[in-house]
Amino acid sequence: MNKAKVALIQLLGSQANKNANLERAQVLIKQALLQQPDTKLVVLPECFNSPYDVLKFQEYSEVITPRNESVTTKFLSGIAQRYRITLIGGTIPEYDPQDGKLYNTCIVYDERGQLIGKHRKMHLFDINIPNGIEFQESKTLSFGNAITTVENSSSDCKILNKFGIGICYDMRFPELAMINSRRGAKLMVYPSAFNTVTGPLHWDILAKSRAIDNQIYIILCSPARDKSNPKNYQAYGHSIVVDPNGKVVSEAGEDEEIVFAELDVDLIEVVRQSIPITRQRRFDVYPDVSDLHGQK
Ligand SMILES: O=C(O)CCC(=O)C(=O)O
Repeated sequence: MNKAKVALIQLLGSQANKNANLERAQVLIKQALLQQPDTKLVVLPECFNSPYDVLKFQEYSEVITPRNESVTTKFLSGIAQRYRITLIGGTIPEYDPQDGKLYNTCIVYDERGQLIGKHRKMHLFDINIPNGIEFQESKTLSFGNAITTVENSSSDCKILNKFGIGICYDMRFPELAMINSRRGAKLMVYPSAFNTVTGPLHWDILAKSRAIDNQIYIILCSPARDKSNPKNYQAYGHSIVVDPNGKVVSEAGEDEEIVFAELDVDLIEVVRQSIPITRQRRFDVYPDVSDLHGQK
């Protein structure tokens, strides 16, 4: 199939009770599939099962194994299998017993409930904007060291057969989307949780930039704004789907909401034929960074 329906679950997760976060995610995923039964891809936001708080990541962390033994991995695998969807499971705090470190990790399941991708946030959100926001993820988290391109043979939607994953701050580093698209991915998905300072400044511009740079689809999925708990981390919301022309296909507001969109793999070719930047690069003058370090 050349078209794929997607649903972005902008849920008010990130609360203290992990089971309640999972239950809420399940309710909204069910609702999405009732509303649009032919949905093929469902995306959850960053830190959907835990508070977005560097001091809480250890407590909520889980060990991720291919057999999906932990609470959240079992939950995600079960949902993907039951509803026969590709599921991008937002992010969860991951504990790796091999190195004793914590990571902010996105796990991806295919329609059979098999774990087909795992991306550890590569660029940690360490910023300090005077009178704006200060956040230091690296206080407790470690950096992921791999670019993640997910191969997904179980989907009959071409655009879902290969896609790239980044997490939130990762979207500010154009190399990730570029390397993924040179590997043949036609879609980048970023589970995210921007804030109310940098969200209005950069969120949609970054999504459009990554889409236009590479002529691919971009999906950013955020938690909802937690208006009743002003002391909690306030996510920007505005989960968004941008097409290869840089046009917004669909966008949420700030509250809990499901964003639906249809991705059309043929549009990528149309855009690439019309504005042929993919054939006009000057690798005789500057190097193709996607070709360095065996990244292709
Ligand atoms: O890049 C930004 O402005 C926000 C990033 C962020 O919130 C994150 O990486 O979790």
